[in-house]
Amino acid sequence: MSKEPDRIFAKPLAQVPDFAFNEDVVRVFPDMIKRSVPGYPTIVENLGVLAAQFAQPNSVLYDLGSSLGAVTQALRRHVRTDGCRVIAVDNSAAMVERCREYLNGQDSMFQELLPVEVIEGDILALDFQPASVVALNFTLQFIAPDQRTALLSRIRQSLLPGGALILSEKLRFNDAEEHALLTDLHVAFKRANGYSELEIAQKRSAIENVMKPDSLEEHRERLLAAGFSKVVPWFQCLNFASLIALP
Ligand SMILES: Nc1ncnc2c1ncn2[C@@H]1O[C@H](C[S@+](CC[C@H]([NH3+])C(=O)[O-])CC(=O)[O-])[C@@H](O)[C@H]1O
Ligand SMILES: O=C(O)C(=O)Cc1ccccc1
Repeated sequence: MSKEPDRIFAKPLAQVPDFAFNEDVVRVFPDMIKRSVPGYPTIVENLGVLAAQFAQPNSVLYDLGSSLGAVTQALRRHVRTDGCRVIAVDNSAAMVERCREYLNGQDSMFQELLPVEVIEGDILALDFQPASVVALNFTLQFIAPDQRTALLSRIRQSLLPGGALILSEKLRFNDAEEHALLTDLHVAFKRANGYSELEIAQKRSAIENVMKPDSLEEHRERLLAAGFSKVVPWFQCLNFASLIALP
């Protein structure tokens, strides 16, 4: 993985453009996500462990909004179920190109990995195949809020018995005090990871129009409305959480 440090918001910008998953972001993405998302390495590694429990023979494991394929690589490290294959999907051409290179690297280092296909496309337009594991690792928050239920319903329809959706998201909190506290602690996390006040402020304004977090209660209600039977949070670090949703 690229070791290039994230300095995207280090210099003062006259106008901060909306955040986009372009070439510049792709180059620094592994550093950016590790220093910005508390618990990210733990979530990714354990997503593989969880997936191994839900994988069903001869089914698809989806990594939706795969970025550089960190989740896909974890799925391939942990899942050994017969006849499974991974489909990774992202609509950023720059992400997909680099993701394919990293997966070729994984293939050259390990044998007997699950086959993988990387699709450049919109997950809202995807024709889902019967799936046992669907990972949405910090992707739903970038989907327009009014499209979220329909996407989750289509995922629910494609899930096989015994399978699961694993959904990781930044959270907002209905209680104003809880929201303020966890937001401040997230800022402290970023500061401790070497981001300046300017970087933190400019990144906040870059993502505010493109990334719309929901509360845990909203996630639970929407997942139940989409036809899931059970929602089980398995991880939270500050204002970032991951849920298991069962069909
Ligand atoms: N409609 C869409 N269709 C396809 N992809 C999309 C869409 N909208 C956004 N994306 C893609 O979703 C990804 C979100 S990042 C996921 C991290 C990864 N899962 C990881 O575990 O490393 C989260 C973050 O950066 O906070 C980006 O690569 C977008 O191009
Ligand atoms: O940086 C943040 O404040 C975030 O909420 C997480 C994030 C991580 C990577 C890209 C966009 C948002």
